[in-house]
Amino acid sequence: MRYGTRDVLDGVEFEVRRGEVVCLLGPNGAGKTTTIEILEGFRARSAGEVEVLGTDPATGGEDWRARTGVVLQSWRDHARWTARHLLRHLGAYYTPYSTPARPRPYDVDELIEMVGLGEHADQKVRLLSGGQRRRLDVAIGIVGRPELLFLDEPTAGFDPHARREFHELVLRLAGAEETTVLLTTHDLDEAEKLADRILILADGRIVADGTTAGLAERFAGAARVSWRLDGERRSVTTPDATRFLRGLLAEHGEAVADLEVRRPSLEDTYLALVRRHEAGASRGESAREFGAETGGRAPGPGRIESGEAAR
Ligand SMILES: Nc1ncnc2c1ncn2[C@@H]1O[C@H](COP(=O)(O)OP(=O)(O)OP(=O)(O)O)[C@@H](O)[C@H]1O
Repeated sequence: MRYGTRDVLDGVEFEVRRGEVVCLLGPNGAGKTTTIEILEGFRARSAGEVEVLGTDPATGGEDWRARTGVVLQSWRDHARWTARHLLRHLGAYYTPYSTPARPRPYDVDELIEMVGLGEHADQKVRLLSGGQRRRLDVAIGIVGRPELLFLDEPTAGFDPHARREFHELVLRLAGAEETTVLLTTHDLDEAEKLADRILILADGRIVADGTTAGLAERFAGAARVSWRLDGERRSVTTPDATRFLRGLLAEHGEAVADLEVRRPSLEDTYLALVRRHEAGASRGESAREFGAETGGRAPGPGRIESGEAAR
């Protein structure tokens, strides 16, 4: 993807399966929003091939759009409407696209409860707090019961309680509703909680693609084991914690106390990877040399499978 004379995405290839929650991570300016906007059909790409629910987003019609839901980084509109009126109004757009398997739109009362807007549903949108407004954004994104939901930093401004509720909502959408979710976030705990798969974008390239555990094993490596023995705190870093523990307990048995095994978190993995990428970039190496499972360079941002193709 080129803005003017500058390539900001180059060699981005990935696929997303139906019902998967995929999290796109990367430093500021890496190209996450650009990628998502191309997939949403909101931004014309300068090159490459993209397929979303079986259609090229650049040419997707209203029926295609009705199958997707979008939560952008910020909405600043509809200030004089109440949340309930707005959802009812926007929901009506989806009625012609209702199917027995996917009744559209959501019942507005049910939706308001789902996103935790109950008490505020009859307030004017301009009077909502930042977090309440974000809940409304999420409700707008899912009112048409999308098969595929794009979430661009959805929990920015959420308090911890709202964040937890939102995570439960995403897992419910992905589980019971088989909604495919592609989200960007800078909150690595959030990514760890939600994502079936993580994609890490750096300098416009996918530098890692895998599960949290898979990436940790490949990029962050060892686990840290700590314990207390004869009143003294000890710790080691080991690539095989199970084997180490067997040996430790065989040797010291019940004398071992306060045992803890800490696997690398997604934050450890992410930082290790971005550091390696930056070190490599300064030596002029490409992202592929870090072993990202990206399946070779391709000219486009990706493909999101339709229900049919996903089976
Ligand atoms: N409309 C535009 N015109 C020119 N350059 C742009 C435009 N939009 C984004 N860029 C540039 O493209 C690069 C990728 O931006 P993008 O917003 O996709 O990154 P991001 O990963 O979403 O960043 P953040 O985490 O800060 O939201 C940045 O260097 C940005 O300056």
